[in-house]
Amino acid sequence: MSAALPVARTAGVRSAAWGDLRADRGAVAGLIMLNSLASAAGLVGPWLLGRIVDTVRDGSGDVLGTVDRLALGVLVFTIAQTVLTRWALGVGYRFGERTAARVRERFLSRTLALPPSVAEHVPAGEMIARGSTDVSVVAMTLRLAVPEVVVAIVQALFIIVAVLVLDPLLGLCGLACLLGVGVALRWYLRRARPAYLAQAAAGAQLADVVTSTAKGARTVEMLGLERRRAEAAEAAIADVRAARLRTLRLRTVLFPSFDISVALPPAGVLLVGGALHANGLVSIGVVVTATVYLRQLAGPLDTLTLWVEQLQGAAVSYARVEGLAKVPREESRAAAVPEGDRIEVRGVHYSYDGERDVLRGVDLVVRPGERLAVIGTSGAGKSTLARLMAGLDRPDSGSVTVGGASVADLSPDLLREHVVLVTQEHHVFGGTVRDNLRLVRPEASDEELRGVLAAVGASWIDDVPHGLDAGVGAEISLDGARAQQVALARVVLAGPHTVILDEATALLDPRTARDAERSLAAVLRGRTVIAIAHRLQTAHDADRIAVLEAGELVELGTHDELVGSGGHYAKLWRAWHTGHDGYDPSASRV
Ligand SMILES: Nc1ncnc2c1ncn2[C@@H]1O[C@H](COP(=O)(O)OP(=O)(O)OP(=O)(O)O)[C@@H](O)[C@H]1O
Repeated sequence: MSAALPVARTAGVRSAAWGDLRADRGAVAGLIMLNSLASAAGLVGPWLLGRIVDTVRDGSGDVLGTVDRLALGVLVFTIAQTVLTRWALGVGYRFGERTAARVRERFLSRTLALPPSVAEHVPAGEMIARGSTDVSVVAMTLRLAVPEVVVAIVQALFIIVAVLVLDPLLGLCGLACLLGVGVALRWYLRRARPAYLAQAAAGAQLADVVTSTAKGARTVEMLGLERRRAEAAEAAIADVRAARLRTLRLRTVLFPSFDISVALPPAGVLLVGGALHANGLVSIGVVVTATVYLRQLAGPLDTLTLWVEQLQGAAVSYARVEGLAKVPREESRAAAVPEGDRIEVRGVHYSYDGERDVLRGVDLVVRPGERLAVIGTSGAGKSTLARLMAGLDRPDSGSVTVGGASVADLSPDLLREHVVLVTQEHHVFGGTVRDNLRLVRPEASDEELRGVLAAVGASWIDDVPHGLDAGVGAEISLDGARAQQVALARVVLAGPHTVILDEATALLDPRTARDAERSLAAVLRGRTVIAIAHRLQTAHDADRIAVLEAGELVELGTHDELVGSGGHYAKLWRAWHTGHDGYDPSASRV
């Protein structure tokens, strides 16, 4: 089942943003202080201008000298405002860069900590979209928008307070004319969050369709699915287009309303100020100052309009990035501690899509030290059962325990000591051979590492120039067989009492498979082995055989017992002997 990742709610976004601000409080304080100084300096110019107008109008005393001094003051404070604003922006940009890095690191560590059961069911496009588009949008906003928006907000606040202090009546008149801005913004903000969320989800869906088509290109080609995949991509593109048009429509209403609204306050103040001056209630200088202040307000308000769209998109991206915090972490699974080696599967039901059970009431006890083969037709649920027994997924109902503790509740370290699933996927990570082995036991000595490599027949390590220090990729290539040996050496190093094999050697060519099986035999010695058997010989050689059919355990016993009982297994066995079964007859030992 593919499950969408959670998105943080508004409260979660607010608290994460608060955390980011607190983490860099020095810069935040500096940002606010410098902006306040810049804004205060910006207010002095218009006030001096008003004084110039009043001085000229009075016409008494040294008019020219006073106007020169006042004009010099305008120049000095304008320069001071420019310098302080630039300085504040610099502090803001650095704050933005640091915070963006913090958001990126947080996203990465949360992604790495996703439980396998979640990570494997998340659509690839969703992870790609969050890790690339969303993180970039947040980083870009923090870097560019946040500093400018902070500057704009502080400037706007200073201007509003200054107009009110200058003349409360004119100030109130100016603010009343600003109501239009508030109405336009409110209209926009109410609709923006769902619209931008839908836009981000449509983008992720498109990325998912494209990625899965590219990943499964061979299958698409083999089954002639090109047209269907192209149609799916076109449908996803149409959804993206519709979602983008919706947000574009919102902007086409917001921007003109905003432009008209910011032009109203200076006009209103000029009209009302003119009437008040005519009645001798305010000086002409005060009217000029108030008008210039409100005209200045257009600057910060323009900046806010320009960025409000970016901020909306970024808030949604931030909510998607922070949504990862809502996925339960691996650490929360650390409660259970097994007492013993016995694996018990009791009344297990499991469904991928929440509708169809692919395992239906499976009961099975694996005795310590035994070799159990699980067989069944394709789709019977063998791999699903293997994943549940390895603790990678949790049953919907029933239980899977090792030594009495729920396997899915073991911490990753504890789980590795008890049960390990070996499949045909052998991940090799960047770094050295040593790094790759120590993933399961960081404190393992070089002697131990050489010992486990020798145990799986990886003698090539002695011929590699830097041995355990060889860099994977750069100095040594770990191809299929070597990658598998490294993976198996990791299993030996982890030292689990139970190994579950699911197609561990199925995709290797016959010669490599023979070597791999020799390595595997060394790994399995002395352990409980549960093998998803794709070859009947594997089942024959096991201590017991479990037969799954359509998600149910229909038979359990030794080879002889099952052949004697004349059931499913007996039919398969006879069919194989006459050469008509669906199993691959090439032998593999469990
Ligand atoms: N990730 C998944 N999402 C949805 N359905 C799945 C997923 N993995 C398996 N299934 C379905 O669950 C059922 C059991 O699959 P499972 O892989 O466990 O069977 P299997 O017996 O191992 O088959 P095979 O031998 O072909 O690997 C099948 O119908 C399969 O299509």
